[in-house]
Amino acid sequence: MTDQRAPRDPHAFIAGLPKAELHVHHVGSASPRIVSELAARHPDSKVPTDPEALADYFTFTDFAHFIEVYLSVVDLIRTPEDVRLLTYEVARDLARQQVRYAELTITPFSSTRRGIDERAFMDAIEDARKAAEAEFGTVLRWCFDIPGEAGLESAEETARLATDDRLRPEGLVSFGLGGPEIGVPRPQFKPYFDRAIAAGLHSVPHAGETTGPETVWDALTELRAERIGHGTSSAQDPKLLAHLAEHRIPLEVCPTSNIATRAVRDLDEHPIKEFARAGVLVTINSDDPPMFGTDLNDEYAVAARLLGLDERGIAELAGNAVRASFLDEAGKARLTREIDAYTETWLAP
Ligand SMILES: O=C(O)c1cccc(C(=O)CC[C@H]2O[C@@H](n3cnc4c(=O)[nH]cnc43)[C@H](O)[C@@H]2O)c1
Ligand SMILES: [Zn+2]
Repeated sequence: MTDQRAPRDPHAFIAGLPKAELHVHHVGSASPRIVSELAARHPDSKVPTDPEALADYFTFTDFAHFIEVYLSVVDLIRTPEDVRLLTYEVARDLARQQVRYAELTITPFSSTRRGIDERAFMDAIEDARKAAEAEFGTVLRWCFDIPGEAGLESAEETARLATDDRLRPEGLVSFGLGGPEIGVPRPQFKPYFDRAIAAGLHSVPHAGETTGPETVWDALTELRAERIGHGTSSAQDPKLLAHLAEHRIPLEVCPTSNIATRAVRDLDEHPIKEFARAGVLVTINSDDPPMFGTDLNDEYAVAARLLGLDERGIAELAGNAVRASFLDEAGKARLTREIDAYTETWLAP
């Protein structure tokens, strides 16, 4: 995947490339327009309504500061209609970037504990999912994540919402774990992941974003992770890299996020090259795009630069996301054909 001749400007190719997004947060995808609109509706909030002030507000000193700001935006989502609007608008933004399939990480606990009725919450996301697929052609699926720092109460609530047949939404495919890692050991969440896995959900915890490779090992052995959110510190452990490569455990790499939260000092120090060199299946993702001043297309351009990829290499990255997704086999084949056809047409003389 490395050492190819990079196209001079890959942006135009990337902009039209059909893509899958596997690591993007629901509230973290609220565009400045949506955030401003919600902030204006709820003037008691400290979130600025002016998009320029918002850019300053979305400048983070460290990961803890990022979570503090993130939760102030969560506080703006107060009604099922807010939830529906946000979900639908996120799908519109994804469709504009030619994202055909996205697994959106949602934290239902943060909404239900703030008083949104659980049935109404599920109906709102499902209604938006169906409308987005019909109107934009983008297929959405859900990952429900535990906000780890909120404790085992949040794990219990998330597992209940994800596994109760009367509540569990049709679009739910996976179970995750987010929030800070420091002081939040992964093994304590094993019983909740066991329940989710027994109910047919895939395991996709964040790990190794702000802590060392031992957290990634815990995610693999205790939480039976099938993909790793970030996994940045895996690069510090050659045995772990070999394990990820051998067992085809993909990493959901989000380069700009890692800079914005100060998990990595500089893009040129990002370990994505080590991942690719070790044969790990790398997928490119945007995490919380408006908060980090990026989008999925920009993340592909960053990855192309760091890995020195030409158009075929970039298309291979897009193919990795399809392979690592929880789409069914027919859906994977269809999207892979679309990526290949687009690339061949682009490169045709
Ligand atoms: O909702 C609450 O009341 C609450 C109470 C205590 C702690 C929390 C959280 O820690 C929520 C974290 C929130 O952050 C989301 N997120 C977005 N991007 C990332 C990321 O790059 N790494 C980890 N977490 C991230 C996550 O999905 C949670 O919703 C909440
Ligand atoms: Zn994330």
